[in-house]
This record gives sequence, structure tokens and C-alpha cells, in this order.
Amino acid sequence: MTDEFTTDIYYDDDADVSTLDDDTVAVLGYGSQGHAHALNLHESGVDVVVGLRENSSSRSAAEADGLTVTTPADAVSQASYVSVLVPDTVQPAVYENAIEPNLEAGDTLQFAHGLNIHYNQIQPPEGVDVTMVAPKSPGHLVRRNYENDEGTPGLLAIYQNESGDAPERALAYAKGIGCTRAGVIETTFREEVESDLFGEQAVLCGGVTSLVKHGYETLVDAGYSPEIAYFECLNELKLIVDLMYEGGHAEMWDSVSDTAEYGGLSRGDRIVDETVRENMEETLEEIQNGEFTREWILENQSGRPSYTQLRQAEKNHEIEEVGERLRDLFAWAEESSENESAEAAEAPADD
Ligand SMILES: NC(=O)C1=CN([C@@H]2O[C@H](COP(=O)(O)OP(=O)(O)OC[C@H]3O[C@@H](n4cnc5c(N)ncnc54)[C@H](OP(=O)(O)O)[C@@H]3O)[C@@H](O)[C@H]2O)C=CC1
Ligand SMILES: CC[C@](O)(C(C)=O)C(=O)O
Ligand SMILES: [Mg+2]
Ligand SMILES: [Mg+2]
Repeated sequence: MTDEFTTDIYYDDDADVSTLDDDTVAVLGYGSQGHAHALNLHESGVDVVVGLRENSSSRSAAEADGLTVTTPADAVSQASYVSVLVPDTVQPAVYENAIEPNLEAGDTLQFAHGLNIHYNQIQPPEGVDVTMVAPKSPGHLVRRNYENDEGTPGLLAIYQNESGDAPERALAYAKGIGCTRAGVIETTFREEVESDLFGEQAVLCGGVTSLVKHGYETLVDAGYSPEIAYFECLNELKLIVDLMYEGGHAEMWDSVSDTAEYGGLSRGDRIVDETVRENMEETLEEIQNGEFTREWILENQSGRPSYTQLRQAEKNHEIEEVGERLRDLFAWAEESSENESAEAAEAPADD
């Protein structure tokens, strides 16, 4: 596949949305990714039909957004390009009941995450292209970025290229949702799945929330006020990460005080130490050998008992209640600063 491309990162100039002019794209699901892909594609000029269950709670939102909505089976039978954006855990059943019976040779099956293909929960037939365009972002930001004329970085992978045109068609899709504005990196289903699961478990979602909770609890248990602990360990994290996002660790170290820089450099590895690294390696191994995915499939088959308990414990953590109260104050602060900006805009200019 690499041979078919001349660059490793693709931008708008490498893609042409009109490649999909003769296609109808069925977007199955209208959740985090589904609503973003459907609306962005629609506004990029692609013919989109949204597939949702008859009793779906998302139906009214998709219809209110001006999109055509039908059942998943009907959407697939109308479409030549099928984007599977229902939750990973329901994809095998949706595939069996709505997609497979309505797929035709020459169609494209498109994913935003490769879990069910990589772990063999969905085995597509010969004759269809199987592609992945995976935004490296929560879906709501894929939509927000598109509306703001900005892009969202994404990954692109081809699992089956039966038509010979799968890369060009996937790039057209990536452009339609706004990913080539930022850059699309070519990868494989395996690399996307394993790195994505690792990232969300060890760093982005699991690792960060645990770090924040441990920091918060350490301060509060030592007698510091919950409000101070919240600001220090959660709220300010965004501001620090924004600097890292803009200019790497260097920009962050450059912006904080020398005291923070020396304290952070000398103490950081004591907090997140070799045992954390070993835990990360174990977590990665469970992903690579399929243990995590097996556990997740069984968890769903048995009605999600551990997931429900873990979700509840997370919701009940004191930091959530403290944060809710404090964010109301931020909303007040934001509102007043917006009023100040509006007043400033209305004021006559100094010249
Ligand atoms: N969340 C994210 O930001 C990211 C997600 N991905 C990937 O994108 C894919 C979609 O994830 P995500 O957007 O989080 O999904 P969501 O959980 O947000 O999807 C919810 C949507 O799926 C519909 N749905 C749920 N169950 C069914 C069903 N049995 N039959 C038909 N429709 C159903 C829901 O409709 P209803 O009202 O009927 O329940 C709703 O419209 C996954 O592969 C995920 O890994 C990739 C990158 C980031
Ligand atoms: C970080 C979580 C994610 O992988 C994402 C938004 O990219 C997901 O599965 O939601
Ligand atoms: Mg991800
Ligand atoms: Mg993910």
C-alpha cells in the first residue's frame, strides 16, 4: 500500500472529495463520531444517509440537523460506502443483521477504529473494500474543528483493496470529514488498534484521571481545601497541556517558573516511576495478546457488571462534585468576560 503513495502524511491537496460523487455514504450511528462524520460529509457535498434503529434516541437529532434517516439495513442497501460508527461492542451484531445481508461487491466498509476487524469479530467478504479513517480526537471536536474551518488529525489504513481505489476513496472520506486539513497518517489496522487502546488506557483517559485523582486525594487527605486541590490537579492541567500541545514539553518548561521546572524535572520520575512503566508494558501486552478485548467482549455479554460499578465509583468521586460547583463559577466568570469583550467591541475606537 505504501508504494501507492508518495507521501506518508496526506493533506487537502492529496485528496479529492469528488471521488465520492457517485457514492451514497451510509453513516451508521449518530453519536460522538457519527454525528460529526455525517454532518461534515454532508456539508462537504457528499450524499449521506444516516442509519439508526427505529426507536433510536438519536433519530430526532439527526433529522433536526437536516439529514435523511432510515434504518441501518435500508441505509446500507442504499449506499455504496458504509461507515460503521455504532459502538465497538454492538458492531458485530449490526454487521450480521444489517450490513452483511445488504453489502454488494464493490461497496466500501469504513471504520473509525479497527477493533472488530483486527480481533476477527467482523470478517468482511471478498469483493468489498475495507478501510479505516480514524480521527485522533473525540467526535465532538471533529465537528467543532470542521465548523471552525480547522482540521482534526487522523489515521488511514486499508485492510482490503478489492476495487484498487480504496486509498483514494478513503482519502476523499478523510477530506470530507476535515482530517486532511490537519494531516492524515498512513498506518495499519493493527497499529491503530493497539496504539489507540494503549493510549486511552495508559495515558489519555485511564492514566490521566488516575494521576489527577491521586494528586487531589493526596492534597485533600493532608488537609488542603478541595477547591485548591481541584484547581491545582485538574483545572490547571488543561493550561499546562495546551502549552505542550502548542510547543511540546519545551514550551511548557519554558513558560513555568524555574522552581516548577526544577521541581518537576527532579520529582516527576519519582511519581511516575519504573513500576508505572512496567504496568504500562503489562497493559500493552494484554492488548497485543487479545486478553483485554476478550475481557471486554465477555463483560458486555454478561451485562457489563464491572463497567457499571467502575462508572458509578468514578461518578461518586468527590472531585466530580467539587468540579461541578467550581465550573459553575467559571461559567459566571466566562460570561462576564464575554460581556466585557462585547462592551469593548461596542466602545468607540481610540485613534
Ligand atoms: N468517541 C470517539 O470520539 C471516538 C470513537 N472512535 C470509534 O468510532 C466508533 C463509534 O464510536 P462512538 O462515536 O464513541 O459511538 P457512540 O457510543 O457515540 O455511538 C452511539 C450511536 O450508535 C447508535 N447505536 C448504539 N447501539 C446501536 C445498535 N445496536 N444499532 C444501531 N445503532 C446503535 C446510537 O443510537 P441509539 O440512539 O439507537 O442508541 C447512537 O446513535 C467506534 O468504533 C469507536 O471506537 C474512534 C475515535 C474516537
Ligand atoms: C482517547 C479515546 C478515543 O480513543 C479517542 C477519542 O480517540 C476513543 O476511543 O474514544
Ligand atoms: Mg483514539
Ligand atoms: Mg479509542
